[in-house]
Amino acid sequence: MKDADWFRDPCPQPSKTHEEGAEARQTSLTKPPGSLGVLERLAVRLAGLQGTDRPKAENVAIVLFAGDHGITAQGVSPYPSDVTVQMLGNFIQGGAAISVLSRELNASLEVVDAGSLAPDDLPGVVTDKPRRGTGDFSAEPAMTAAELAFALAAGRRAVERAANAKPDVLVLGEMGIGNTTSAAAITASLLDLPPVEIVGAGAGLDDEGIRRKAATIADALQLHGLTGALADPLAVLQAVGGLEIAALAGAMIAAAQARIPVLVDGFIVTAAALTAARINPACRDWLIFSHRSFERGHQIVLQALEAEPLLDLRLRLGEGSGAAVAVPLLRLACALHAGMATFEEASVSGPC
Ligand SMILES: O=C(O)c1ccc[n+]([C@@H]2O[C@H](COP(=O)([O-])O)[C@@H](O)[C@H]2O)c1
Ligand SMILES: Cc1cc2nc[nH]c2cc1C
Repeated sequence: MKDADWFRDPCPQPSKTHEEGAEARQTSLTKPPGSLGVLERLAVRLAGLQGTDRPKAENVAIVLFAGDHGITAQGVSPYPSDVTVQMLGNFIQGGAAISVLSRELNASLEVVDAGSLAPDDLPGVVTDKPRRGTGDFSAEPAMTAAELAFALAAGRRAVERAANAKPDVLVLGEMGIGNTTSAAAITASLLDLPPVEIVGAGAGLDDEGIRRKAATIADALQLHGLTGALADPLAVLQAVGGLEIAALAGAMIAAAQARIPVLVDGFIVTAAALTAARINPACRDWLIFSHRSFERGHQIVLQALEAEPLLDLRLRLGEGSGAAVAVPLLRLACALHAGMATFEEASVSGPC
């Protein structure tokens, strides 16, 4: 198959020329240099990513990938898997947090069923899945190599659809009961850390539940031979990943290849980002990390990616909600960059 390795194709670099132009403009604006802190850095980064002197974050596409997880049979989540499919209905009916945020932001919202237990004909949802739910990775691989390839490509297909509207930024989110267990297993394996250092409460496990969750992951990593040596990211995804997590990784690589900046959400999306960056390191440049989630392992994954998130609001919802909440910051950074007067225009003196 000609395109089987599409995710290894190069990702372009951000435009140095536009970054330098934006940097020079920031220095000329009526403020002490650097005084708008991270907002300045954001405008400069977006200028480089969008290849323009006037970066924007007006046209926002939100894509949310859903998947179910066989590992829930081990009691790793306080909620039943049914909630994933029920929430798909809520996204479409407009009652979920991300539905509200997408309306407030005038953003498009596409919900992709990348592997939930739902039937194939859910109205309002794009069904693009190789199977319903993953295998229970405490006993078997989460998915086959062919299913992994399908899920990665489902991420790319979603980016191709989103790209038609030429979005300024792409917000990526997820929904999947059990997916913090999968994300923690991926992270522990790729970073070669004991699962207890990563595992958190997810949707609300108590301390005893968290201990069992960590032990379940530690046993599974042994079973699949994923401890110790530098793990192959595709092998890790196949053994302990999720279909929505694989789709997210594919979407991030495809977005980078298509020069679309991505706003990364919380713990699960960041675990997908770590995987994507291990598969194709150049995609990292295209990822903007929106927030630090309250989920225990998130800071560790962010550190591994050398990422400084924009916000820390103790969010732990998922659905792309943290990334959506960061969009107004991007908009304000761009408005300041475009709209402030220069020292010369405003006849304001520079430093003595
Ligand atoms: O985004 C996060 O950081 C985050 C942290 C904890 C939980 N979640 C959400 O909660 C669900 C997974 O929780 P769990 O306990 O079932 O693994 C899934 O639908 C995620 O979107 C999301
Ligand atoms: C109700 C509910 C909504 C969610 N949205 C994302 N993850 C979630 C988990 C639960 C349990």
